[in-house]
Formats: sequence, C-alpha cells, structure tokens
Amino acid sequence: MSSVKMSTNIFWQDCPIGKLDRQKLLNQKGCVVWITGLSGSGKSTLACTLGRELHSRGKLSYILDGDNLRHGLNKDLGFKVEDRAENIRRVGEVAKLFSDAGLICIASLISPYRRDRESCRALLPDASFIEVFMNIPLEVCEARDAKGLYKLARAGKIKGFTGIDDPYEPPQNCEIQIELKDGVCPSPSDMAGQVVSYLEENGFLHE
Ligand SMILES: Nc1ncnc2c1ncn2[C@@H]1O[C@H](COP(=O)(O)OS(=O)(=O)O)[C@@H](OP(=O)(O)O)[C@H]1O
Ligand SMILES: Nc1ncnc2c1ncn2[C@@H]1O[C@H](COP(=O)(O)OP(=O)(O)O)[C@@H](O)[C@H]1O
Repeated sequence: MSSVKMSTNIFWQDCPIGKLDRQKLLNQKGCVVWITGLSGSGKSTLACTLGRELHSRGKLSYILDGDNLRHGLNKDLGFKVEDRAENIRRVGEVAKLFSDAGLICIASLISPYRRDRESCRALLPDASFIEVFMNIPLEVCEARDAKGLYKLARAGKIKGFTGIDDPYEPPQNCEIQIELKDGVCPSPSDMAGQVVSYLEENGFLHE
C-alpha cells in the first residue's frame, strides 16, 4: 500500500454533465471488461482484437494493459503480493473513470488474486464489471512462451512468476470464460466474438 497519507477535509464535487449524458452522446454504456489469466494465455491478443472489433462497430473503447501500464503509471511496482494488489487497485480506479466517461474499458492484467479482482468489481456499479477468465492451461501458455519468461522462471532466474512459483486463483463467478474446445484454443476473432455477444446481449452497445 502507498505510504502517502490519506487526505482530510475533502468534498465531492458534482458536475452538471454526468455519465448518462456521455452515454447518450456515444450510444453505448460505460463498463469494464476485465481480462484475467496467466502470462501467455492471450489477454493482450483478446484485448486488441476486441478493441478493433468494437472500433469497427463505432464503439469507443480503451485498453489498459498491465505490461504497458508498468512502463508508466505503475513503474514503481514489482511483483510482490502487495505490489500486485496496488497495481490492480490503481488500474481498477482508472478503469472506473473510463467507465464513468462512458467508454468500454478493456483491462488486461494477470490479476492473479481473487481478492484484488473482487475489490475492483466492488468499485463499479452493478453488472458493469465484466470478468473474462482466460482458462488456458499452464502447459499451453508455457509452450507459447512468447517472451521467454517461463523458461527464465523454470531456470530460477525470475522468482515469484505466476503459475510457476506464485499462485493464480481462478475466478469462481466470472461472466465469460475463454477455454479450449476439443483441445484447441478459439481463434482471436472467436474470443472477441464471445465478448461482443455478451456486450450486445446485455445492452452495453446502446445507450
Ligand atoms: N513475476 C512475474 N509474474 C508474472 N508476470 C511477470 C513477472 N515478472 C514479469 N512479468 C511480466 O509482467 C506482466 C504482468 O503484469 P501485470 O501487471 O498484468 O501483473 S499483475 O496483474 O500485477 O500480476 C506479464 O505480462 P503478460 O505476459 O502479458 O501477462 C509478464 O510479461
Ligand atoms: N487464441 C489464440 N490462439 C493461438 N495463439 C494465441 C491466441 N491468443 C494468443 N495467442 C498467442 O499466444 C502468445 C501470448 O499471447 P498474449 O496475448 O501476449 O498473452 P498475454 O497477454 O496473456 O501474456 C502470443 O504469441 C499470441 O500470438
């Protein structure tokens, strides 16, 4: 947790134009699509494919990718339990702002601990936190090893790597699950299609 002291004597400032006005302008409903899963499970691939699909339908989205945010907003954080918790907390707060702006905010982070994800869910209005679980087996993620990190973790050169020597707690009640079918991973466009269908069926693609 941050060592900065809590502010005191602060008041909430209401503004005349609110979320409903912005949603009307955009003809969509603000929400957070929170993609969680192991490194290499396809979180960024899904986020980018979904962002492109929404864009082609005239829907405004923005991607918050764990790796990218660690180059800026979260560059002071590592991978200890408390650092990951602070990472998820900050991204949850930023996602809440994007959602309030009326955007479909796509957050893709390992977010391995259930408690941290549930805290983010609790920040969002009812039903507007949509948890997508990349239920891709470790063996598949490790075989991909796009960044060579699993190899380093197996060799003991990275400590506390999720799935190797740090836990991943799968969601118990996620809205969407991406999984293998007959041992094959759905294509990026099928994964994105699954999320678009959910957004459509639940009224997020109209105000
Ligand atoms: N120890 C350890 N464990 C897991 N991942 C590690 C670690 N060290 C570096 N990386 C790289 O950091 C990316 C994950 O960052 P996140 O912000 O999504 O992680 S977390 O949600 O705070 O757990 C992750 O990116 P993805 O592969 O896109 O998931 C890795 O590239
Ligand atoms: N649906 C998929 N089918 C096949 N390969 C995939 C799929 N999704 C992702 N990949 C590949 O797996 C690797 C890791 O994907 P990535 O999106 O970077 O995962 P993450 O963001 O979870 O670390 C990349 O090489 C990517 O091309």
